[in-house]
Amino acid sequence: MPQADLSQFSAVWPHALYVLRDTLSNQQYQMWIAPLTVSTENDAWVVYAKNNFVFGFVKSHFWQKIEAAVANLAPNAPVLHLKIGMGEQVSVATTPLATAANPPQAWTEDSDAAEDLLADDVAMLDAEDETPAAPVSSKASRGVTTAQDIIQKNLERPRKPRIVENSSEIIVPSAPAIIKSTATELPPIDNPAEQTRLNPSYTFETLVQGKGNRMAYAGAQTIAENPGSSMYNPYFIYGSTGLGKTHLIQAIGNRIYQQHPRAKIRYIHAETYVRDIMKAFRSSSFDEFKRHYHSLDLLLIDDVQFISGKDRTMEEFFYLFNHLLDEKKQVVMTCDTLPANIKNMDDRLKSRFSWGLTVELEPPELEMRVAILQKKAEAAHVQLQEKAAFFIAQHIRSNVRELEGAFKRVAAHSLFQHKPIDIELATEALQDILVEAQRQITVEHIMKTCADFYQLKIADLIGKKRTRTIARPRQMAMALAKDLTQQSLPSIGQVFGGRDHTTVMHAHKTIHELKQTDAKLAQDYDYLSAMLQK
Ligand SMILES: Nc1ncnc2c1ncn2[C@@H]1O[C@H](COP(=O)(O)OP(=O)(O)OP(=O)(O)O)[C@@H](O)[C@H]1O
Repeated sequence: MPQADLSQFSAVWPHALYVLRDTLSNQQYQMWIAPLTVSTENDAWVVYAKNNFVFGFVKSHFWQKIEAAVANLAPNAPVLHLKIGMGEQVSVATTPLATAANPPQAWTEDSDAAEDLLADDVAMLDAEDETPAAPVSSKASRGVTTAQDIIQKNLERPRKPRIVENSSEIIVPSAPAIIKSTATELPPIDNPAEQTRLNPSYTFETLVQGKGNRMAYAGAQTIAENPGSSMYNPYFIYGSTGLGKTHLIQAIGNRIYQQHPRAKIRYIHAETYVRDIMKAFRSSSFDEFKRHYHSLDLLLIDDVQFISGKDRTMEEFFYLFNHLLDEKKQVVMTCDTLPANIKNMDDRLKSRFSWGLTVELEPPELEMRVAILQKKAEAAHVQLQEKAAFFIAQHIRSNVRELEGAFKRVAAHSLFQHKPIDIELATEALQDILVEAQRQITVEHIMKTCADFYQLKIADLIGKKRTRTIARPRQMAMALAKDLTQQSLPSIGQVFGGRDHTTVMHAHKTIHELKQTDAKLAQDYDYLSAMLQK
């Protein structure tokens, strides 16, 4: 194992992360530890949590382990503090490290440690329930499973196999049915794509994580690791079009297939399921159809709202659903809305859909859209400048499918022209989309956003006062109106209290010149511009 100079916190932290990742469950690590940032303040080493909620949770659940990990790696380290704030984001080390002190093996080997932590999580979550400021509490009131629920449900998770010291015995407490039925020595099934109907490229590895899908992603990974566990069954993912629902449920299928190659897995779109039932009836092969579905270990059904209003299909699906759950086989569904809101769906089904874990996929935020573009560029071996990625992500905001479409267009231009993707090339390739996107931003909306930001009234922006505190925000709003809308200078001037077009032109020039020298103003411009294009 490599030796390293561990006198700097930034050198120690990647290895502390390595140890913590080994110790905690993947979900705990991803949710609480990986987002922490670090820095040094005077002589102290500081770990930052991004807000009060994360601070409290990390402090009460993981801090001792973090301190132990750092102390083991760097016995002479200065005092370690946990604070709220933002430091440097450091990636986990790729290899283990040999240090003077031994790594904290006592707890890395203890597979019960994670279970204890989960019990702690629940105690903590009970307390959180009473805290009105808990960030996800609003969803709970809508009957949607929250972050807390996910963690709480972890308690029910079947325990991981544990190797007993000095023995070859492997204890698998309460292994779910899907694992029992597939833990065989038989070779993998032939032609898995044909049998499972899974798209092999829809994996967790190709799915970018962000705020919009963090909960759904964590839930999906948990299920992929512990299929059939009653607390997560069924897993119901809902959200609007193009947000990655299909990708996510197929990622579950692909991961389970990798780990249990003999598992009987079937991905199906609900429309195809309806058609297949009809076909089976017509060709008198319904028994065979039913036998096949009832023998599945994992059913992934996409856009389940499509079965609503189709009485025979709903009835058949009701029996299938009950059977699979009784047998502890995993059912995963996607939908465009919450179970309770599916129109013309059998009430018994609606209530059953909410039995397990229900999570929402939300539209990706700016940073996630940028990360998706960068991932697509990497996969396509296309050079994408960071500024161009931000530029595209700022303009394509609705969903990932459209973002992907925009990227394909830009990538094609880049290939034909043998040029890397910069803002100029992206503007050229996406001309019509950009015009459409800009059309949606109005001068009035810009005024309102700027007035709120600078804590002024719209009347101040329209009025005649020329004091600096009003004149500069007015110029900022005019510059943004010119940059983000298709309005002509005279019509922008008109909205700003009937000003001349030369005033708008001057405001635009002033702001863009000031941006070069005034960092605060440049930051305000970028922030407002991003806010308006969100
Ligand atoms: N987080 C993500 N990272 C990478 N690619 C993503 C992500 N989310 C979605 N995609 C991609 O966007 C495209 C659309 O996603 P998908 O088909 O899964 O959406 P959907 O929510 O099922 O849409 P619909 O409801 O219309 O069926 C896919 O090519 C998918 O791979």
